Amino acid sequence: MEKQTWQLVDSYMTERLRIGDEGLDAALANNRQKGLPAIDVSPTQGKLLTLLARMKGAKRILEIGTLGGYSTICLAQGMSDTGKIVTLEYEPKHAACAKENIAFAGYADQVDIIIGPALESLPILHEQQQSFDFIFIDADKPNNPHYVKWALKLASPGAVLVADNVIRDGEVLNRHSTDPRVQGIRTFVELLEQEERIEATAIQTVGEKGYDGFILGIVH
Ligand SMILES: C[S@@+](CC[C@H](N)C(=O)[O-])C[C@H]1O[C@@H](n2cnc3c(N)ncnc32)[C@H](O)[C@@H]1O
Ligand SMILES: [Mg+2]
Repeated sequence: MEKQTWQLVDSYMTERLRIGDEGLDAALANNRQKGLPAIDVSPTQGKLLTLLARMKGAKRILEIGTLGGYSTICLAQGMSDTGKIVTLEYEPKHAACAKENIAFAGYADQVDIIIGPALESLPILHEQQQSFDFIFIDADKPNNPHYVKWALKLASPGAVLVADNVIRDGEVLNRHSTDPRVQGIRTFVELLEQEERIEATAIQTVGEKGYDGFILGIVH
């Protein structure tokens, strides 16, 4: 199939801006080889995560939805040298692949992968009084309303919040959608509307992964 202009532009910018490196390329190759779905963030979006983590000076990052660790590595590249990431993943096969990729990229000592449903892991992090200055939500979208509630409990003041895949080809507008992912995002956005502690925006994107977008916010 012929590539869309925005896919070609993504490739052009990825190349010209020198986005990606050996660790990230190897992660994608290993993911494909092990049959993981190609639903990682794109290289340009991943670089945005790196830059946001660096701008924040992030020291403790929580990621919900690891897959093969592509976005985890992007976040690790932006966090402070002594920073730590806790990343939550339901599928043991994904977590095992992520473990390999994260080690190859050089971040084994700075990343903890917790295997299991995120809604079981998040209360444990809270019981342990862990807190995070950067939270990236990118797992099962129907649970986003729960994830934002946990994010509020686990965020340190001024924490950055990023939630991926909130536009879904514009389906987010469809109040009658029968897709539970769309309804999860709609409820999530309604919670943000009511939640004064979160100051947020939504950025629509086109690129390698089509038409989608993300929410970017700060937890006050
Ligand atoms: C979109 S992928 C994550 C992509 C990754 N953040 C990246 O950009 O490289 C979503 C991941 O969330 C995991 N997942 C789905 N439901 C989950 C749950 N309830 N708890 C934890 N992880 C879950 C899936 O197995 C999948 O690996
Ligand atoms: Mg995503």
